[in-house]
Amino acid sequence: MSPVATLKLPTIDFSNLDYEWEAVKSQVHKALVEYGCFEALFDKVPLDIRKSLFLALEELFDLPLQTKLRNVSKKPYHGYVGQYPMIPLFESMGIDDADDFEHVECLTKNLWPQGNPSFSKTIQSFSVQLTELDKIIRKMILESLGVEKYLEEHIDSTNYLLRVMKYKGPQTSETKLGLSSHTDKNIVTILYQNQVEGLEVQTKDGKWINYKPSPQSFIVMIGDSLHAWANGRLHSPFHRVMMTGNEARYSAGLFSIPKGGYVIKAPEELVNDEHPLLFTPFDHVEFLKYYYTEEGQRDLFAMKTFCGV
Ligand SMILES: O=C(O)CCC(=O)C(=O)O
Ligand SMILES: [Fe+2]
Repeated sequence: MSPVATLKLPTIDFSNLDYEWEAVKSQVHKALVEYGCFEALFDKVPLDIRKSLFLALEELFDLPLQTKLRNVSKKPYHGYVGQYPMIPLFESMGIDDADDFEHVECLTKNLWPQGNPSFSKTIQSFSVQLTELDKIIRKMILESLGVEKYLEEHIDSTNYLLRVMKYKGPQTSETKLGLSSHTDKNIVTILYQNQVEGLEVQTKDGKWINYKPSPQSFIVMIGDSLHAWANGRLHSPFHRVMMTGNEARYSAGLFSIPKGGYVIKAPEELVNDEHPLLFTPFDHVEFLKYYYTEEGQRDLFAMKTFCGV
């Protein structure tokens, strides 16, 4: 019997863009059409910031629950999330506009009234560096779809949320659910994590790919909003977190999220007889109102239900 190759996400190296822009762009496009996801080698986030990030996350999640609960947000899933019976290992903190120091400071002061400058600095620097990768990827996507004339509008129509996460080790020999299978609802997600495995990404034909983390790598993933904007040309993959062992998994995700009031509409260049319009134009905030209803939360294809043609 021929050996079955282990499934692996495509790996794309972003360290030489001055010389390799076109080649990297075509790898990005191919990976996003096929998997909606890839592993990015990106060396612009200095190693010391990557290391400080995990120390900052430990310090954050070690705070008493009462303190963490002070991070409330009007937007669902942007504040403290945790203590859910279905996913007891999981907790997360949202930091809106994490690339802006003042915004991060606001949260820091709320959690540590005596101040914690190194926390703010680490979170903000990490986020700023990752917004660069987000912009590079979105530029490559629009160029490869032949719609780069929309780039400025596309970038200006989003904000950045950094969501940081902790998954406790289940402390048993069994594998336990860390985070249920879902597609992201935003534009692009970039994930970074410590050495503890757990992230799984589903292929179009339903197989789960296990991500083996490395300190150099980020995971880039397409969300449903970009899938809709690109009129289905890019895939937005289901993914989940499965936990084993004793060690905690820490991760951070930078999410580019459409601003409220901005209508997401596939450019006319991407709609034709071969590619009929898949989603009617929609406001992301209105979509989230549906997604966060009880019905929406159970709906694996919430975007299709909400505005599918
Ligand atoms: O922790 C991770 O790596 C995945 C988190 C995730 O999928 C999400 O927050 O949407
Ligand atoms: Fe996700």
